Amino acid sequence: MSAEEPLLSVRDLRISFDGADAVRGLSFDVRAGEVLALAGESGAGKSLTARALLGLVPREARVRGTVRLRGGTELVGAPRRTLAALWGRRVALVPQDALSALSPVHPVGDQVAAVLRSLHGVSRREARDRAGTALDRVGIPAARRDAYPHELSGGMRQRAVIALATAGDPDLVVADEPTTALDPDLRDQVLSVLAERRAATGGALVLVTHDLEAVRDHADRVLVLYAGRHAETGPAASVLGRPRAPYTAGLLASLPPAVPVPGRGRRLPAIGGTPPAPGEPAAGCAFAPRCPLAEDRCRAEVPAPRPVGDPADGRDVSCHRAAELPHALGELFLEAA
Ligand SMILES: Nc1ncnc2c1ncn2[C@@H]1O[C@H](COP(=O)(O)OP(=O)(O)OP(=O)(O)O)[C@@H](O)[C@H]1O
Repeated sequence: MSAEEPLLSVRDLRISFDGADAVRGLSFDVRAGEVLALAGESGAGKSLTARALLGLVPREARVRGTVRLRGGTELVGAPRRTLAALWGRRVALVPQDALSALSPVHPVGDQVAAVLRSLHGVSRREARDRAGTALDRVGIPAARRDAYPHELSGGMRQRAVIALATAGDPDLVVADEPTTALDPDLRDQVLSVLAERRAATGGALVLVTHDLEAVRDHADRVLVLYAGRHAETGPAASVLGRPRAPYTAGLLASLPPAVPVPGRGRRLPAIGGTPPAPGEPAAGCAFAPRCPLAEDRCRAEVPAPRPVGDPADGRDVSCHRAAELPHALGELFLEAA
């Protein structure tokens, strides 16, 4: 096992329902110690991809390709027993809806203690002490340990779920839109708690989000998905600072400006059209019908991810025209809006 071996490698991942591909051949690595964001519009395949990293795809899904954990464990097609031994220990989920992850009839402290007992086989007393520490670390004070989930605020509940997910020090935490139900102040706090726990355990965090502000503030790298395919990957700051895929540029142009731009009034530029439905046959680039820069080749050939810019930056873009795109890509969408 080399020191550079990724924590998790995904190769040609395809997830389909009734023969319709929702995830259409994704390959990427998750590196130890990083926060990787999966971003893109609703329906892009973010949640399915993220859950495949835990072996948690819907029963009716057909999954092909490989999802391999460092050390060689393959998650695609793994028996439930194998997966159950990994959950909580090597991989863990923080779902969108904290209430669905917590039992309504047990105090949160007891729930964390139960997880610790099952993962580490420690005594009741030790589990209780360690649960206290785990809750403390996510900002739940001792006085609230005996609270039931319904007695906690939304932000506190999501913190309790983070304590549960990270109690076994997993290598990888997948957080699937963990802050959608929270107001903006709490969103930032919860994402900071996740990032702190990641830093403390040295593991990786995969953050599913449609919120590009959250990507900018909390992710090291971002993988932008479109219609179940790779659109762009790279360091979050450079992808969001200078997108190289027209789709990423369009997504960014759809954000309201932080500071009002004179002459643009209240216009909220958006990418025209809608993404293709799963299984909709897409000859060529799936974004071509919505892309102001599309040419014949884009409608005929699926673009493969290719490196752009300084190789040290690790930017990959799936666009036939990546090398010749104008600098201010976002302006194309502002003009079209
Ligand atoms: N159990 C299922 N049966 C059929 N289709 C499904 C199922 N789960 C997901 N899909 C389809 O797969 C596509 C990708 O879904 P996914 O939930 O991964 O999208 P997403 O990018 O996370 O979007 P959102 O932000 O809305 O959650 C969607 O078009 C969805 O309808």
